[in-house]
This record gives sequence, structure tokens and C-alpha cells, in this order.
Amino acid sequence: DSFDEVNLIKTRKVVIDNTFYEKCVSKQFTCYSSAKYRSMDGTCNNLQNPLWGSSFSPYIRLDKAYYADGNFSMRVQFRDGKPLPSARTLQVGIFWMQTPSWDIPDINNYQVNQFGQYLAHDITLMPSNFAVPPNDCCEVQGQKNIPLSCQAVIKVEANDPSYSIINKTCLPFKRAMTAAIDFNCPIFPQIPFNQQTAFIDASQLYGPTPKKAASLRSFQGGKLKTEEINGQKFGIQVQRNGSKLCGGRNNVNYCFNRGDVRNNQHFGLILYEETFLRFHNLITDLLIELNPHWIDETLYHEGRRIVIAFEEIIVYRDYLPILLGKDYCDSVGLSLSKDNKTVYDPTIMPQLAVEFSAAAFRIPHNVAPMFYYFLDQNYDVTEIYKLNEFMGIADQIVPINKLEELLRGMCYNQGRSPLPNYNPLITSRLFHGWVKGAADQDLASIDVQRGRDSGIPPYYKFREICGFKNITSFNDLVGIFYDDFDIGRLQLFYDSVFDIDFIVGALLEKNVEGGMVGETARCIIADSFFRSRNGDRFFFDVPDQPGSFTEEQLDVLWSLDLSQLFCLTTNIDQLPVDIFKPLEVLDMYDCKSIELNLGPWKVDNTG
Ligand code: HEM
Ligand SMILES: [Ca+2]
Repeated sequence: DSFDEVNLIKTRKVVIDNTFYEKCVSKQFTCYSSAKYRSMDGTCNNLQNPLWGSSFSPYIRLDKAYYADGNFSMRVQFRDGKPLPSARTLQVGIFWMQTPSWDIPDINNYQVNQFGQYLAHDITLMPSNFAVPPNDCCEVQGQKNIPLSCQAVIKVEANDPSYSIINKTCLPFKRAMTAAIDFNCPIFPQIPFNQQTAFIDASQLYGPTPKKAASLRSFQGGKLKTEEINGQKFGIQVQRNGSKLCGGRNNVNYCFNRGDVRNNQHFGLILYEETFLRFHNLITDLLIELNPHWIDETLYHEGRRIVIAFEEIIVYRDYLPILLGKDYCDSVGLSLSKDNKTVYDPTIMPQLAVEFSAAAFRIPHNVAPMFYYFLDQNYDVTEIYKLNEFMGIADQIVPINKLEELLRGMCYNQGRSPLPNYNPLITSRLFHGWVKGAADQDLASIDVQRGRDSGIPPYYKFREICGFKNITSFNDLVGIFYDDFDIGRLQLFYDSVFDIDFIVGALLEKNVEGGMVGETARCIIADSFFRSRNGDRFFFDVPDQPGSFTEEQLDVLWSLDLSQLFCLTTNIDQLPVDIFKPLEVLDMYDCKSIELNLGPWKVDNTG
């Protein structure tokens, strides 16, 4: 078998802990192997283990849990058992000083960031329990009986180069929900929950539960609900009862309601949510023309099945080769090819690893750009917005032509180059303008703290899991990072090489050739994408399933790409054929000439 590295993780015998399914779920499932469509929540995908990969089930662990007490308290230093350095202290001491105050331009554009985030929101959501007070964990520090979920706020030093300016000494952090604490299900050590379906099934659009999904459907013609704003069709908004609040933000006029709760995070993401929603409704329009006898239910599920197949193709054919490197994808069986169909294996656990969600797949936060440019038809800049100041607010893109101007900017501008640091706006003023307690966060500190919160192994252990040479001293790190001086910087903060947090080490690593992440992150990311696909009975090209596409239908699906989707769902005039490459103005689609032909979906209605 040539799929060495991914197999290496598979054959480490990842222990699938079934305690949750056996002890904590009382519902009995009757699954039908003849079902043509996926359930909304991912249940019954695996017929023997109906909850595998479903929403609200625990992540798996690639290794044991690393907690100080073996149960839930955060990891401590290897030598003396003292707390690890504050996540913010690491960000300031190792990354901040080396972060340029502008984005270094990349060979790819903003779409790589945006598709990545849209995809992340399909497969993973490891939330804190915001329903349980207090809202702002910093406010209760120093009091007696601090709730467990608030015991890991991030300490900020008085001389912090950015937070001292606004007198911030504490970053609120709420620990992720776990089986034992939030679902009353005694699993120890604790394990966080995935509130999304682990499958690539567009659950960020349709909703990860039957209830949420139903609330977004119009129940007419298979469509998702829309409303008209400024003469354009958008998805529905959240019922705000006259309040002007969107998520954590005051004074906004527009706030959308979609399958994933993070959908309003910023306008780049909203562009994807809106265009994919319009794509679904366009498909159902075409299907009803071909098959006028189809009822709403059939149209909805057939449309959904096409949208999902489309997303899966973009992920495995177009996106992962850019993120991980094309040759690597070929060698570990992640590539998609027309004649080599995906083999479904019911023994593969499709659920993602906590090491993936809490850490490895966050490395691409390093390409989140500082500024968004809006370009008109002549490619002149009409607006420039700071990412962090326009989070939780859709107002800028609902006026006529604005979605198109944003889209143009995201295609023609070079994106942020993947280097060890995140942009300084999201490491000091993330969610700027939000309500007190939520405002002015640091995503880099959060990512370090989330790793400790969820008990993932330290950096050296990840390298061992991935089969790289063992690390036993700081010296063994020579040659792994962009800059060997970083080893000295790490030594300033960590007592021992065994203490280094995964994401800190992984961000410093040299990127792999032809990819955007280092070798350790790549190995963990590949493992979860392998699971999510090969453990998915409904993956679009798995043959001989009740819902398998015909060869003619597959030909149509293969002919589609992201640029065509944007052509079909917006009023944009033209787009580069390769959606991820800036400045490729030679190979363009004239959007007026793009049509979607779903002919192979016409069925004989006499049968
Ligand atoms: C504009 C760009 C982005 C912003 C502002 C952003 C922001 C955030 C925030 C605030 C969180 C929650 C952190 C926590 O509380 O633990 C998060 C989580 C996450 N992000 Fe991003 N992100 C961006 C892009 C991306 C990209 C490009 C990827 C991957 C390709 C990504 C992957 C993830 C993952 C895997 C998580 C954890 C999700 C979970 O399971 O809860 N993000 N991001
Ligand atoms: Ca999903």
C-alpha cells in the first residue's frame, strides 16, 4: 500500500472509545441501508455505528489526553509541574516581535483563506458553553468558586506591547464543552464535542440537525428560504425582534441565519454562505424544470446532494493539493481522480481528531488577511476594510454590486503568505467593536489555549505520532524551523523541549514544498480528511450506493468549479478560471456564457 503516512496514523490503532455511544445515548437508531440521502445530522451514515461522524458527538483522540490531573486540568510543565507560560506571553515573545505590520503577498489569493474557513465550518465546531454564565470569564477572576469553564482565562502581562495601550490584563477564555460537564455523561478524561457533522455535507449551509435544517427550508420547490434586500436575493436573517445585535456586535442592520452559527463572522465568509445558498436554489429551479413531478422533499435532497458533491470536489481536487502539496496528496490517497473512485470503508471512524480541530487545521489562520479590498468593474478600489473591524456585520456587502466588488477583490489581490505569525489585527483586536468581554481578542493566544483546554499532546509528541525522528532535546529541532533562532526563543519560555505547545512548534516549521503548512500539521490534517472521506458512505463518488450518481451526472459535477459557482450566483462580469490564483487574467470565464446543464438528472416520469 502506498498511502504510507496516513496509514501510519491508522495503524497506530487509534483507540475508538465507544463509551459515549454506549453509555450516554439512550436513543435507539434504526438505519436503512437503502436510504438514498444523508440524514441532516450525520446519523446512520455508518450502519453499524449510527452515531459515528454525527453532530454532537465527541472528537476522537490520536493519542492519550494530556491533562495535569489526567482528567481535565490544563497541562503543566514537564519538569516542575508549574503552569506553562501564558499563551499570550508566548505570542508576544515568539511571534509578535517578528510579525511584519503588513501582509507579505502570497502566490495565492484570498479565496484560499475563505474556502478553507468555509470548509472548516462544515466539519468542525468545538464551542464553549456561552449559555452558562458568566459571559465574560475575566469578570469573575479573583472571586470565590470560579466556574470550572472560566478557570483558564489568558493572563496578559502589564507591559504587553498592544494590550497595555487599552489596559487589558486578561483575555476571556471559556473552556470547550465536554461530555461530562455539559452533557452529564461521565467520560474521563474529558473529551470535547463536535457540534458539526464531521462529513463534508454542507452542514454549515443546511444545518447540522433536522430542526435547524427545517427552519431554513421554504418547503416549496425544494428551496432554502430567502428574502429580498436591495433587489437581490439573500438567505434569511435572524429574528432579532428589533434589537440591533448580531452575535457579539451592536448596531448592525443585517444579520443572517444559516446552518452554522459562525456564519456572520465576517463578510468574506458571508459571501460563501450566500453564494452557496443561491447555488442550491438555482439547482432546484433547474431540477423542477426537468422533473416537474418532483415534490419539495425530492427537490431539496437532490439539490443538496449536488451542492455537497460540488463542495467535496473542490476540497479534494482543488483545495487540499494547494494546502498540503499535490504530490503528497497523491501519495497518501487524498487526491481525487475520475477513474479512481473513493472506496468506502465502514471500519474507518469519520469523526475528526481533536488534534485536528483544536490545533492543526487552525494553522491556516496565518493566511487570514488584514484588509479586504472592494474592486469595481474597472478594478478600481472602492473600499478598503480592516478584517477585524467588520466582524459580525454584513451591512457593507448588501448594497447593490457590493458582493461582486468584494468577490473581485478576493480574486485579484494576492493573499497573505503563510508564515509563522498571524496578522497583528487578529492577534490584538480580533472582534474589535464587539460587546465588552468579547471585544479585542487574540486568535493566536486562543489557539494555544484551546490546545491545552482540549488536552492535545505537546509538539514533540505530534512529531512522534507522524513517524518523524524523535525529539529529545532542543538541539533536535535544528533544521525543522524556518529560522533556527526560534529554538533559542522557545528556550526562553519553555523549560523543556517536551513542553512546547503543538501549534507554537507547528507554526514555526518550514512549510512543505508546494504546500502552505509544515510537515507535522500536514500529517494531522491529512489524517482527518482521509477519515472524513473514506469513512463517509455517502461521499459523492462512492460507487454502488442507493444514491450513487450516474456516470453522466458525475461528468457534469466534474466539469464544475468555484469560479463557475460565483458566475452563476452573482452579477459578476468575469472571473479567472483558477479561483485561487491572483493576477491570472489570461484565462478568464466570461460569466454570461456560463450555464449549468443538469440534463442527466431528468428522469423518466412514467416509471
Ligand atoms: C478570516 C479568517 C478567519 C478568522 C477571523 C477566524 C477566526 C476563528 C475564531 C475566532 C475561531 C474560534 C477559536 C476558539 O474559540 O477556539 C476559529 C476557529 C477555527 N478556525 Fe478559524 N478563522 C479564520 C480562518 C480560518 C481558516 C482559513 C481555517 C482553516 C483552513 C480556519 C480553521 C479554524 C478551525 C479548524 C477552528 C476550530 C473550529 C472548531 O472546531 O471550533 N479558520 N477561527
Ligand atoms: Ca459537515
